[in-house]
Amino acid sequence: MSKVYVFDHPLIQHKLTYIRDKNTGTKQFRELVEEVAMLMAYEATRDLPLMETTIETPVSPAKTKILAGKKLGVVPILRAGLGMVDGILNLIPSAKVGHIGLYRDPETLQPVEYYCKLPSDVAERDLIAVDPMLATGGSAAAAITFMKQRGAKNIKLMCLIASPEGVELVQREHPDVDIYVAAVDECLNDHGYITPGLGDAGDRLYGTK
Ligand SMILES: O=P(O)(O)OC[C@H]1O[C@H](OP(=O)(O)OP(=O)(O)O)[C@H](O)[C@@H]1O
Ligand SMILES: O=c1cc[nH]c(=O)[nH]1
Ligand SMILES: [Mg+2]
Repeated sequence: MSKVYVFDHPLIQHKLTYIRDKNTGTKQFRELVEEVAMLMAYEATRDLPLMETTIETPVSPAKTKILAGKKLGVVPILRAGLGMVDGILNLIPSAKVGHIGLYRDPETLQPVEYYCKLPSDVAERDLIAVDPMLATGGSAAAAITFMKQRGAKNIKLMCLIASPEGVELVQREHPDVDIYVAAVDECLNDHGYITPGLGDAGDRLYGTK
């Protein structure tokens, strides 16, 4: 069974409050999503391997550590996942970026695929799939399946807000994928929206409603 990490860092929780607030406008919403994604990436990369190196400080030689060079990738689920990418790349500029286009059919709530482009060496990379919202879990589960079908082996899922149902579905379909979130909310409403949630993440990021 995969693990679920809920990041309770005060900066993440503080910023998430303003992300949720309906009075937060598009510009600030976008900035905050990017900032929280960066803070979450900091926490989610704790297990990156290090290796020893020796450098010269101005004073003396120093045995110290650098990243062991694991290849990384970030895979946003379009559209809303795009809002998290730049924050993560601020911390990990060498990561490659793949894209998976999915939208949730508003009637059936089923994910519909329209695009998939991943790095050619996807099998060698540790990948973080990103989407602000894990609601029914259908979109994230389908995106992870696409990634695996194209050779991905090591995948984490990072979302701002999850529902209990979404966590359960991803854990059931992908027990090898750990889930990183800033909050697990109470439930889904009749339209499949996370409650209390933050509304429609894509519309709030891009001002389309
Ligand atoms: O867990 P689920 O029930 O599948 O719902 C979550 C999905 O819904 C939203 O995307 P949406 O379909 O609104 O597409 P958009 O990002 O283009 O707005 C969200 O960004 C997730 O991808
Ligand atoms: O609460 C939700 C559910 C799906 N998609 C969103 O953007 N928000
Ligand atoms: Mg949307």
